[in-house]
Amino acid sequence: MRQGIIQSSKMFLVANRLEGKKVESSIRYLSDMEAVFMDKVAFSALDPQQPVYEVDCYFPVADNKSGGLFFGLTRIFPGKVGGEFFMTKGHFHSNNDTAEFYWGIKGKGLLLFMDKTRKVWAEEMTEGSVHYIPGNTAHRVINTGVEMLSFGACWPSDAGHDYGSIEKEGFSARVVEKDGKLIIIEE
Ligand SMILES: O=P(O)(O)OC[C@H]1O[C@](O)(CO)[C@@H](O)[C@@H]1O
Ligand SMILES: [Fe+2]
Repeated sequence: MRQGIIQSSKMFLVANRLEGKKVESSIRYLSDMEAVFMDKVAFSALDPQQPVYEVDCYFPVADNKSGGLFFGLTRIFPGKVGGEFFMTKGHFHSNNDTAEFYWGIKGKGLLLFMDKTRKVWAEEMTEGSVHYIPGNTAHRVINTGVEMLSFGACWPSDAGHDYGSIEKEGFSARVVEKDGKLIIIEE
């Protein structure tokens, strides 16, 4: 696996143990996330090659196989587009009623949930926080801090990712900083 992206010591301890395993690493850049952010003018002033988050996934079984689990480590860079914090794309699971665990490793953020009726709620993500994401619930993580936000994830190998509806309709709430304060704008 790529060592370059693992900088926080706690992430490194976990990532080190992934060495030699079937790990896939990926980076999402601003250019991959144009539809996600609200302020298109602020977006166009930023470097499209700016990384927003990096993911290392450990796939011990084949994708879609039932009964297995996948494991992911994600690091979201600190940053904003206009007032809106860097975040993950967010998704539902294709196999709708499959659940997932997220847990905070380092940094500070918010985990945003949205159910199929577009009702949203959030949990604070901090070092050591544990989050259960029920089935039929979209999930997105937002880095509200000034350092890298690292978190772990574990989900069923047959869950799949459904990015489509979030790409099209977004979440019904956005997390922004205004006058130095964090606010949640519900749409
Ligand atoms: O898939 P997204 O929404 O880009 O978010 C990234 C994180 O979520 C996962 O897809 C797991 O839900 C992992 O790959 C990673 O931890
Ligand atoms: Fe997920």
